[in-house]
Amino acid sequence: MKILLTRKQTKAGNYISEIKEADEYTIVHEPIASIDLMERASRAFVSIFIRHFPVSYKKILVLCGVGDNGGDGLAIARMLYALGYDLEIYIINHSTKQSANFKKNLERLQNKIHPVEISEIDEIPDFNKNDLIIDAMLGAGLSRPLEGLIESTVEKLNESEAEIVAVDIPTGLFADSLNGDKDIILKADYTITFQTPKLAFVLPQNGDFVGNWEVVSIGLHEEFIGKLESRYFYTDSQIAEAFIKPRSKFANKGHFGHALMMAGSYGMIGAAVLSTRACLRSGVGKITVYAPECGYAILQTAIPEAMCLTDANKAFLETLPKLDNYQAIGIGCGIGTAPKTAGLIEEVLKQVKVPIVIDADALNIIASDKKLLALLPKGAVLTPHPKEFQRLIGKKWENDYEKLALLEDFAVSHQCIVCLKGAFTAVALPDGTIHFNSTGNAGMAKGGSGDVLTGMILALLAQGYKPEEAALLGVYEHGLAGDRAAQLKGTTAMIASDIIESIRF
Ligand SMILES: NC(=O)C1=CN([C@@H]2O[C@H](COP(=O)(O)OP(=O)(O)OC[C@H]3O[C@@H](n4cnc5c(N)ncnc54)[C@H](O)[C@@H]3O)[C@@H](O)[C@H]2O)[C@@H](O)CC1
Ligand SMILES: Nc1ncnc2c1ncn2[C@@H]1O[C@H](COP(=O)(O)OP(=O)(O)O)[C@@H](O)[C@H]1O
Ligand SMILES: [K+]
Repeated sequence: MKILLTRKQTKAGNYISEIKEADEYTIVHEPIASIDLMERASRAFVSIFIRHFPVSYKKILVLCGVGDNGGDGLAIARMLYALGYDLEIYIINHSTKQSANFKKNLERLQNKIHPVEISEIDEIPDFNKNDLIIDAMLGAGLSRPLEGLIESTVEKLNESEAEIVAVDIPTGLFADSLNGDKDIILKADYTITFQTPKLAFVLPQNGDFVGNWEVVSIGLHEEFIGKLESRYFYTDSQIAEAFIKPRSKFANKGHFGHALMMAGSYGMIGAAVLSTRACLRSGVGKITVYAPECGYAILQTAIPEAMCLTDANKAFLETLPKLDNYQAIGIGCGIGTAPKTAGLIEEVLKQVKVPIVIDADALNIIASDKKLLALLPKGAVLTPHPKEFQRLIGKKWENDYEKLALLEDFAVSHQCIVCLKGAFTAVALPDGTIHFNSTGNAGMAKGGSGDVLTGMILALLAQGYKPEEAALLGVYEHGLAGDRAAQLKGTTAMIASDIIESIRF
């Protein structure tokens, strides 16, 4: 799914809103009246809302601005009222200019519900724990930080214990550009957003404002959206599943590649076990794990399906094995950063002729000797967590938008694929596009989860998936396996081995 922007810089240097353009195109070409599109959007919001909040749940306060986000609020209130919800509407008069759709929806209330108008700060009601707030004050039209009446309302809401559901975007949050440090932004518990995820929603710095979020389609013109030149994408099930290649009935193990996993050191053989097992669970034909001598008995016992080759060194990897017989190579999980291991990494980078996935200490070794960066093979898949990525680029970012710019730069200049791990792992491709992952959960924030990802991507590379596909599909299936593991065990109890046992594709 494409991530449409509200503030996109054109080649001429001015800014346009892709969302507004898609709205306008849909209105003209579907065709549909603007007010009917708003009705459709509001109905879509309600269809999701009623699944989460039953009629008798809490008293609802619908807070409306006077633009189209407020118009949505009025339409949503009318629909929920008709379904029997107990609600009140408050109109926050932040401007004297009411939008046409807002006015029309005010008329449509037909005296059934009488909104309370708020024009002064001391008229803002008190909010308490038993209130469920629907935030329809400002949405995609936000053009400056909050001030005055709306700012005070949001401050009061943030101090309250009321539960908050935002319509489209939490009031005060810029959809895809940086807020100031001192900006007041509504802290929503839940956001139901229209048509496209907003870039702000996938950035960790905004987690407190957006809460859990869900996208609901409002039927904007698909063909128009298809033609937009996007830089940001969201990997949903439709995109990921389209990559999966079925296994043919007469297939044999030779069709699915032989992978080499170079992993482990004394005290970290577990990383080799996890990554190798995850590779086996992701469809590879054969795997050889190359580990220091101390790993031999452990690996042969823990993973009878894998072949094991050992380095003469007992504690860490030192000597380059023959790389000829493999269709893909994985390197880095638990290898440590001993100088001799660093020498081995340099040799691998010089000699590798097949797709490669590089993780953990292999990335730390590259980061500590920047001349190795020039040896990165084109199309290599790198899987750093944020600290590892900071080491690679040799600097920290001020905010998540700067982080995205650095990520894009790195992938383009080295022509490689970087999976920057975290919630909504960002996969940057050599063409400069960034693809945010839709699966996964905080139960995966535990040692070993990253090793599982490396094994999964290695398996896909060995099977002949293009590096871009292996990265996008591997990250997606890894998160999905994590979500299944969380259902079985809970996010607190689940561990990396549970993720492996939940891989299913
Ligand atoms: N046909 C459409 O265009 C559709 C629009 N929809 C809704 O329309 C919303 C966007 O509506 P609008 O463009 O009217 O914008 P908003 O309703 O977000 O904002 C209204 C106006 O407030 C003013 N404003 C901006 N920043 C402010 C601030 N900090 N303090 C006070 N006032 C401020 C601006 O003049 C802005 O146009 C979306 O978020 C969505 O909820 C949906 O109904 C889908 C269809
Ligand atoms: N809050 C989260 N939500 C979703 N996925 C997460 C979250 N935290 C971590 N993960 C995932 O778990 C994995 C952790 O990897 P990493 O930090 O390398 O761990 P390790 O090195 O211990 O294996 C990554 O794939 C990351 O995307
Ligand atoms: K809102």
